[in-house]
Amino acid sequence: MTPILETDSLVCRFGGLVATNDVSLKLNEGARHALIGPNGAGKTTFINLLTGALKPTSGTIRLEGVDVTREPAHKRAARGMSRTFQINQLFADLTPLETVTFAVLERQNHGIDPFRSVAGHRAEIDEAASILERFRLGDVMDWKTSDLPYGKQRLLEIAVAIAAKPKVLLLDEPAAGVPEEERHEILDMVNGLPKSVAVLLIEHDMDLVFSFAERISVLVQGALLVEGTTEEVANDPAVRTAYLGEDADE
Ligand SMILES: Nc1ncnc2c1ncn2[C@@H]1O[C@H](COP(=O)(O)OP(=O)(O)OP(=O)(O)O)[C@@H](O)[C@H]1O
Repeated sequence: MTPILETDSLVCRFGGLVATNDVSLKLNEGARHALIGPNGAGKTTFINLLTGALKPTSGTIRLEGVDVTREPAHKRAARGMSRTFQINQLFADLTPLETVTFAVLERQNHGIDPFRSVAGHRAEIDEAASILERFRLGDVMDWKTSDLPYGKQRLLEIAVAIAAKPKVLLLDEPAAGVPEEERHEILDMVNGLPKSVAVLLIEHDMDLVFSFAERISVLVQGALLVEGTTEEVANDPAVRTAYLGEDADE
């Protein structure tokens, strides 16, 4: 089976620092894969290389077998690579319904202008509303986004990414900064993401990692230390020393 996403010997240097060191990783269709590692291990850099936000020093990235290493971010997004992003100031003034409707329109290649109303796009508004219902945001879909509790803002980020109907979804710490009592909602949503989407999750919360992932890759100082099933990784002595040990000390 061709992996949906694959990197081959990916390297990213920032001056003398090797932030990504020869990383070869495969994601199969519908994968539930977590990327873990200590602070500064290079997890976000790796995601930025995948999306095209950063250019690698060397190595290859293939999406559905196609070499996208030199493609700009928007082309990779159009091919089905999606990531969550922080709600910016512009979206903060919109409602969740408007925001997700824009995401649906963007997927359909409609030019979007956030200063114009989405009214008139009935089918897209209905689709956005049903996505928001699925993410338990139906009752707040007409609120101003900046008035939502932070946990719901983070759920909205995932809903926006899903509106693009991605083949690959990259989640960079989806529950970070969310108060304990709201975290379980995010956890439920991450666990309930459609099986048609391969998910690569970066996460420090081991409860979330182990409840979600089928496979785990452990990154340490830019390089892959271990890759395996949750059980293999949990029992690996090198992982316990390099990562879980550190986690326990925090
Ligand atoms: N644009 C940049 N220029 C220079 N160095 C960078 C840049 N981006 C990241 N780094 C460095 O690369 C290394 C990896 O950083 P990265 O943010 O990818 O790690 P991370 O595993 O995501 O960390 P965390 O878990 O703390 O978010 C760090 O040493 C960081 O300081």
